[in-house]
Amino acid sequence: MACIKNEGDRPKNLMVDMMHLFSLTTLSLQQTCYGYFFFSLLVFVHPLCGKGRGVRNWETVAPLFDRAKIKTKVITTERAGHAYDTLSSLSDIELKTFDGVVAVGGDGLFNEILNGILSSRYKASYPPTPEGFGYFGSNENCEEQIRNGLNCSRPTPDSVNGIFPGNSTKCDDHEPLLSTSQPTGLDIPSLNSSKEKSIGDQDHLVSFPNDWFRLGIIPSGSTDAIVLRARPWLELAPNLLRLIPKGAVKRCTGGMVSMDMGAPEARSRSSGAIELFKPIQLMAVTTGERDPVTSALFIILGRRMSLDIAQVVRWKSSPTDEVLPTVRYAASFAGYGFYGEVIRESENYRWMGPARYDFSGTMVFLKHRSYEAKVAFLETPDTHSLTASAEVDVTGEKTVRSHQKRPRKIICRTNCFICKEASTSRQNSEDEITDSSRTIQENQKWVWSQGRFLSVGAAVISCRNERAPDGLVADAHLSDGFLHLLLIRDCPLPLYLWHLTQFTKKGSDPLSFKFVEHHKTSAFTFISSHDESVWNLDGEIFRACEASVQACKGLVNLFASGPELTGTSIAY
Ligand SMILES: Nc1ncnc2c1ncn2[C@@H]1O[C@H](COP(=O)(O)OP(=O)(O)OP(=O)(O)O)[C@@H](O)[C@H]1O
Repeated sequence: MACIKNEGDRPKNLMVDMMHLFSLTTLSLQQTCYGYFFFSLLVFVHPLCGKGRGVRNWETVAPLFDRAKIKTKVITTERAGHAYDTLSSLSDIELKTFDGVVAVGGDGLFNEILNGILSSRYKASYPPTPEGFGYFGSNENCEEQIRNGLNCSRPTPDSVNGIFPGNSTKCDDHEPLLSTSQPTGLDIPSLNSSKEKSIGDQDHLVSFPNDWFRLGIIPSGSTDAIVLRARPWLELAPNLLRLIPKGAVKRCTGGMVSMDMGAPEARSRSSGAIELFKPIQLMAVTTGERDPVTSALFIILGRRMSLDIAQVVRWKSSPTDEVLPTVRYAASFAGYGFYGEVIRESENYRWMGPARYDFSGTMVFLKHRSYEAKVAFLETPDTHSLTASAEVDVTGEKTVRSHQKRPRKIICRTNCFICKEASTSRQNSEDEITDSSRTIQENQKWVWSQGRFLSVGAAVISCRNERAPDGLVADAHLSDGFLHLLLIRDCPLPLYLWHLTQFTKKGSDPLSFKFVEHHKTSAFTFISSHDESVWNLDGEIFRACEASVQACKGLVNLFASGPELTGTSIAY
C-alpha cells in the first residue's frame, strides 16, 4: 500500500478506492502464489506530455508493476514518431516477448503506438467503396488478383508506410507521426531480428486481431489533450451566446431548434451552463477513469476487453494529387471540417501551449466554414439511419429521410451484451470477417448524402468524458463493429452553438437537430474537392480529400474492462 503515493491525483470515488484495495490484495496474492511468473510489458513514456505528467505518473505507478513482478521495458520518447518507429520496425519475434504495450501519455502517443503496431501486421483489405466511386473498379481488379494469388488490395507495409512522411513520396510536414531513420532505442539483446527471417516460421508472426496482445494507457496527456481538440473555446460560449439577439433561439418540441427572434430563453438557458466538450480521452471511455493508478491496476490485473478500430484509407490528399492509398488507424474518432481545422489552426500557435486550443477553436468556430462534400455510407437493416431528418438527395440512389422514432439507446458498459454478441459472431466467422470488408452483403446498400457540411465525424466509441457526460454518441459500443457517422450540415452559427452546447448536458439529445445526420454504419467513403482537406484522427492531423473508413471489429485488446457506469444502461 505504501507504494501508492500521489493521493491527490486520485479520484474521490468510493468504488475506485475499493478497487484499489481489492487490487492490492490481489497483488499480494499474486506475489505469494506466482512469484516467479513474469508478465512483460513495453512501456513508452512521453516526457513532455501534460506538462511533464508522463514522467511523474510513471514514477508513481512503476513500483506497482515491480511489486506485481511485471517486467517492464521502458522507453522514454525523444521525439514525435519515436514510438511508431520502434514498434513498426520491431520484428514479430521481438514483439512476442511482450504481453502488451503501454502508453504513458495522451491520445497522441496512444495513436502512434496503435499505428506502429498495426501498420505492417494488420493484413485486412481496404474498406469497401460504393459503386461510382473512382476506385470501385480497382477493388474489383484486386478481388480478381487475390483469387490469382496477387494480394494487391491489402495494405502492404510499403503502402501503409506511405502515410508517414519519412517514407512517403510526398512530405506532409504537419503530420506528427514522423518516421525517421533514427535509432529506435530498443535493445533486446536476447533476440535477433535477422534470425526471424531465416526461420521463416509462421508461428512467429503476430497478426491482429488476436487474443493475447494488449494495449494500455496510463493517462497523462495535457488536460486538453483530447481527441477533438474542440473544447475550451466553448467556455467562451456564454459570452458568444450573449452576442445573439435576445431571444433569438427558441426550443421547439422534439428537441429541434429553430430561429425565432422573440424567445427570451436563450440567454437564461445558456448562463453558466455551457461548458462544452472536451471530448474523448480513451481511458475515460474504456475504464470510466482517467486516474493513472486505476489504469495501472487494470493492467496489472490483466483485464482485457476488445476495441473496434477505425481503418482510414486516404485515396488522395488533395484533388490534384495522384491516387496513393495510405492507411491510418484511429481508436476513438475521425473528424473532418471543424474538427480538422481546429487542430490544423492550433499548430500555428504551438508557442501558446495548451491555450492554443482555446484560441484556435474560437477562431475556427467564428469563421463558421462549411465544406462541400459527398459521403456514402453502408446501410444494413441493423444500422438504419438514426438521423432526425436528412433532406438532400444527391445521386438518386436513395434519399435519407428517416422520421421514425429513434430507438432506445443501450449504453455500453462492463460485460456489455451487445459487444459480447459481436465478439461471438466474430469468433464464429473469423475467415469470413477478414474479407467481409470487401464484400457487400446482399442486405447492405450504399446511401449517399451530399451538401455543405460544417463537419463530418465518425465516432468509434462514445467519446464520453467529464465535460461531455454522454459523449458524442451516448450509445456507441466499444466493440460492436460499427462507426457512428455524424454529418453536421451547414446551419446558422447560433444553432450550431446550441447543438454543441447540448453535449455538456447529461440526458440531452444533441443529435436530434434537423441539420444533424446520425448513421450507424460499418463503412463510409468521403469525397471533397476542397484543396486543403484535413482530418483529425484521434487528435492527429491527416490530410485527405478522398477517404474510405471502416470499422475493424475488436481489432485490438485493451487492458481495461469497460466503463463502470452508474445508473441504467438504457437511455431514452
Ligand atoms: N519526446 C517527444 N517530444 C515531442 N513530441 C513527442 C514526444 N513523444 C511523443 N511526442 C508526440 O507528441 C504528440 C502529443 O502527444 P500526447 O497526446 O501523448 O501528449 P499531450 O500532452 O496530450 O499533447 P498535446 O497537448 O500536444 O496533445 C504526439 O503526436 C506524439 O507523437
